Amino acid sequence: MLTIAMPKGRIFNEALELLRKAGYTLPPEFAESRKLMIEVPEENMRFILAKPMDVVTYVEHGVADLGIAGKDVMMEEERDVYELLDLKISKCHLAVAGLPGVRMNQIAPRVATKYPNIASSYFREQGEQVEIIRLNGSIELAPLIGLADRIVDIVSTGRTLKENGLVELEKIADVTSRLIVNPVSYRMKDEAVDELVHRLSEVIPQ
Ligand SMILES: Nc1ncnc2c1ncn2[C@@H]1O[C@H](COP(=O)(O)OP(=O)(O)OP(=O)(O)O)[C@@H](O)[C@H]1O
Ligand SMILES: O=P(O)(O)OC[C@H]1O[C@H](OP(=O)(O)OP(=O)(O)O)[C@H](O)[C@@H]1O
Repeated sequence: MLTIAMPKGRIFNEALELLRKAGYTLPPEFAESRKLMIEVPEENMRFILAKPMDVVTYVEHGVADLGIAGKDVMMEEERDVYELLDLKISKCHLAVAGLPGVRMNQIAPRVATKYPNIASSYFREQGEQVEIIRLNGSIELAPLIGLADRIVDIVSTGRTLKENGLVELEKIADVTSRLIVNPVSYRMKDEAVDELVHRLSEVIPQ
């Protein structure tokens, strides 16, 4: 039996579609259910549904053998898991954004983000010392309300930036979802994991 941790937000439907394309029979009510643990005995699989950052925690602790997580989540925290496949779904990118024509405060520059580690290493590499302000969402508010000079956040369609009068200033990294595995599960359940990897790699979008 393979236990797979899935993020229950945006990635979920695309991941589900990919698994179905790979030939796994997942019940139709899968997407609508409020259940957080779903057994699929016909496929010898069990799914747990969690927040994106928590998916990696479940896999790291071995309570899930595998997981699906955005590269952004993998970059934010170094974790003891292996990345097996780039699933090429949920494409977006991480970027620095701000109000157009507004320079960083020279004395006490502040950057708001949900990704404090990515943001601090990015600005460190740029040779800029900034204060990182950690937020949990609505990051685009921070420059509008004077909390920060810049934000580091996910950009997908660019609509949120545009509708809030912000502009993308620098791209940090491209982001897609990855299949990750617990190192012990990878050793102990190698056949089942290899089969999943093989079947998924046949249907990954180009
Ligand atoms: N527009 C977007 N905004 C945020 N994440 C996106 C976007 N497009 C793709 N992604 C990817 O989706 C992941 C978020 O996954 P998911 O949708 O499961 O969680 P969420 O519920 O939207 O996020 P959270 O719980 O952090 O609010 C990100 O880690 C990123 O890799
Ligand atoms: O470029 P776009 O297509 O507009 O997508 C990017 C926006 O989507 C995400 O926010 P989300 O909807 O997850 O809201 P939250 O950050 O407030 O949780 C992200 O943090 C951006 O705000």
